[in-house]
Amino acid sequence: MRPVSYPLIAPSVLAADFTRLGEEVSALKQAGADWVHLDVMDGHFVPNISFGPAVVKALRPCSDLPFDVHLMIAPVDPYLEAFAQAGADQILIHIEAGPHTHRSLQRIRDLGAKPGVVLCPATPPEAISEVLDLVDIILVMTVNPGFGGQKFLSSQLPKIRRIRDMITQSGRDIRLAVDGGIDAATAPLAIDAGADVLIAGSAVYGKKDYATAIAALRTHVAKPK
Ligand SMILES: O=C(CO)[C@@H](O)[C@H](O)COP(=O)(O)O
Ligand SMILES: [Fe+2]
Repeated sequence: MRPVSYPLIAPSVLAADFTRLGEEVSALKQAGADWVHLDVMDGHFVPNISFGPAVVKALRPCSDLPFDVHLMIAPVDPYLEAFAQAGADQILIHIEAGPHTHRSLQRIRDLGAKPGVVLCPATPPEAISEVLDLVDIILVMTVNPGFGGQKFLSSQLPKIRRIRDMITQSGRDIRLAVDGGIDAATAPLAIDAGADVLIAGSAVYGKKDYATAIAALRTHVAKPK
């Protein structure tokens, strides 16, 4: 087992070659990835459609890395069990997806997966203050969700710093992940703001060599506060 070293890198398969998705997922562990990020989109909560639990289930045997399932869907409750049974290790739901986030996060943990909460760029950090005790992961979107290959929103950096402080005050071991427009140039900004997990689609799958691409995201060491 590789020792844990931060930041963790979670390539998003949304940017992978969909004609070879199994191979693309299998390649990640050897390339040094820590998680597999699976972007589920319903064409309702976000203006794009990607894949559902059947694809997650089909990919499960392709890697023993944690499957980090990002649900950009609403409502979430009807699908939680299907994604847990498909092999999701972590299920991340948007705080904006509905009024019952608190109950949905409890349900995710009851299903045996790690619960995570996600914030869109327009959502203030305080929106998640009442669920900090229920989550293992907080994901800050640094693009508007729905598509890969977008530009990093540096406006989210103060929010990342604020959420890092909220996590510190909570005393809980919560991963702080960022998602969208993460590459070798923006990764240091996110890390210095307090992120310890980097989700990257085009910065990994858009490159020829995945190991080199992943290593390029890891070079920066967070500046002391
Ligand atoms: O959830 C999303 C998009 O909604 C992300 O996970 C993207 O898939 C990341 O892609 P890049 O911005 O890294 O290309
Ligand atoms: Fe994502």
